[in-house]
Amino acid sequence: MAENAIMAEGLRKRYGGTQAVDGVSLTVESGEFYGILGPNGAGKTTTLEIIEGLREPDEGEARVLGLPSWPRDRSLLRRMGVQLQASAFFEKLTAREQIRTFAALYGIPEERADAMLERVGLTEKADVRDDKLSGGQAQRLSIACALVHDPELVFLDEPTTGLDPQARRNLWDLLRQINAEGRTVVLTTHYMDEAETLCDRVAVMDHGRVLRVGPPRELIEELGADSLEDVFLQLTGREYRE
Ligand SMILES: Nc1ncnc2c1ncn2[C@@H]1O[C@H](COP(=O)(O)OP(=O)(O)OP(=O)(O)O)[C@@H](O)[C@H]1O
Repeated sequence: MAENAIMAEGLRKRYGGTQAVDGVSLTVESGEFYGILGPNGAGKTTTLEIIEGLREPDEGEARVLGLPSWPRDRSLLRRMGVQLQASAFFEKLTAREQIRTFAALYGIPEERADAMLERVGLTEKADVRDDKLSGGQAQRLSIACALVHDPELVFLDEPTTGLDPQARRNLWDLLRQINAEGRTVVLTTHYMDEAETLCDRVAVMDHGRVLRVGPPRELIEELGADSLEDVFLQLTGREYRE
């Protein structure tokens, strides 16, 4: 049986009067492409942040690559990549400077940073400042920054939100390649077609809870639904929002 990349048990997190995460348990196998789906405010980001070791849960425990997420274990930082939103770039740097800065944080040589820029098809844009990149280019740069230290496990929070269909498809190809290289990929998304084509398994969340987990095709069959979008609607009682 495959070893687990992630194991979360009974996670809870409350912000004031909001129970953002309300007893989440899930496992992600090594090498799996795993999706967390849910409407706005379902608790996806908070769940990811707890697993990534960025937030302490009120209750429960998460283990990543066999180690506890909290308190933060520095040895884990090298082994996982977290895609930051484009707004989290260092200010006023070109694409090349941006990725070289991330690489330097991990002691990775500049040549490898440049090679990663090439890998995501941004060599021609290397001298362009990040705020002058298109949405798709900025997303590719943020993924490249998350991959520059060659992590085993990659977290992507809504990587294709706001992109046009062509840019989304290009990014899907990149994400497939990353996974095909043996990396475990965990992503959150609002797009059901994205989850259906990319993910081995998805967890559907709402109100801080996991409602159902399974391969998209099995969930569709189990619920007698037409599509994952229909599964989502049946489970959450609402349309997904983009
Ligand atoms: N730092 C915070 N302080 C207070 N409330 C928060 C904080 N972060 C999240 N929340 C609240 O917790 C709930 C879950 O938020 P979370 O961002 O985890 O959901 P999400 O599923 O990722 O939503 P979205 O798809 O909109 O990003 C929401 O009601 C949100 O308003």
